[in-house]
Amino acid sequence: MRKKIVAGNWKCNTNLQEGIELAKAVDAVVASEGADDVVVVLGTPFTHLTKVVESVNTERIGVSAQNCAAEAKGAFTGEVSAEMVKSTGAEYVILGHSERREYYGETSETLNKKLALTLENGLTPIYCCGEPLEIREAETQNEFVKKQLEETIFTLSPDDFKKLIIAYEPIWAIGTGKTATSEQAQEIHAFIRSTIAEKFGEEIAEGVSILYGGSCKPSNAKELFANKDVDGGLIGGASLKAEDFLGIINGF
Ligand SMILES: O=C(CO)COP(=O)(O)O
Repeated sequence: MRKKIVAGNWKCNTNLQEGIELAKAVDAVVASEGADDVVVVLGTPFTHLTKVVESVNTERIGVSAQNCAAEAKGAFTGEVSAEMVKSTGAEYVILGHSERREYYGETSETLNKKLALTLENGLTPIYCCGEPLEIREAETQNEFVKKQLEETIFTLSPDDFKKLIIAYEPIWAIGTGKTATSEQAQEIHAFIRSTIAEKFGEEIAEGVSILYGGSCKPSNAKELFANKDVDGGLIGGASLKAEDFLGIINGF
């Protein structure tokens, strides 16, 4: 059975105090009402990691960074390494988010360095892929996403690949209120899984959780998660309110 996962990506939101409050609120609602079989992850700013780890029951809730450095250590002012992330008690790193690819020039090459360092440090990458609007309109999203995968996570060994979580996030659905339809999500998730099967075999493809991200909220989570190849969500805006986030966690 594949893991069901709901991960929040707080992006550049909340100061430290607000972040601690939010983490505690999520911890409380998940403890009392959250479905037991759903893995819950909070993707917080770097500055919050240690405190969020302290503020939640880490047996129940995992903590994630939203990025890490492409280098292990050294003279890279302002960078935060995978080892530093690991030392906070966080267990996951979101990598290759479209906002990092688009606004910070993240290439497949830098992403591959980050993937390697994340895995070397025993962290779980939450690897993001997904197409922009013009690609969806041209109906070439499958080719686009396949290329993203081939340039990055398909270069990993099968053993490393098995450790990944994948998040499919169509850029046109992120923060826009425009969600992919349930059919669109299922179609591309099934495509991603079949592409993985071609590369790594059926067993590995069946084992990897593929999350959907992009304007996922309590009102549409159920329909999205009902699909056979949608194993949960990577949630932006709706992860900033504990009740909304809970509604998504309980959307299976
Ligand atoms: O980018 C996302 C999660 O990583 C999705 O963001 P929204 O849920 O705000 O659309």
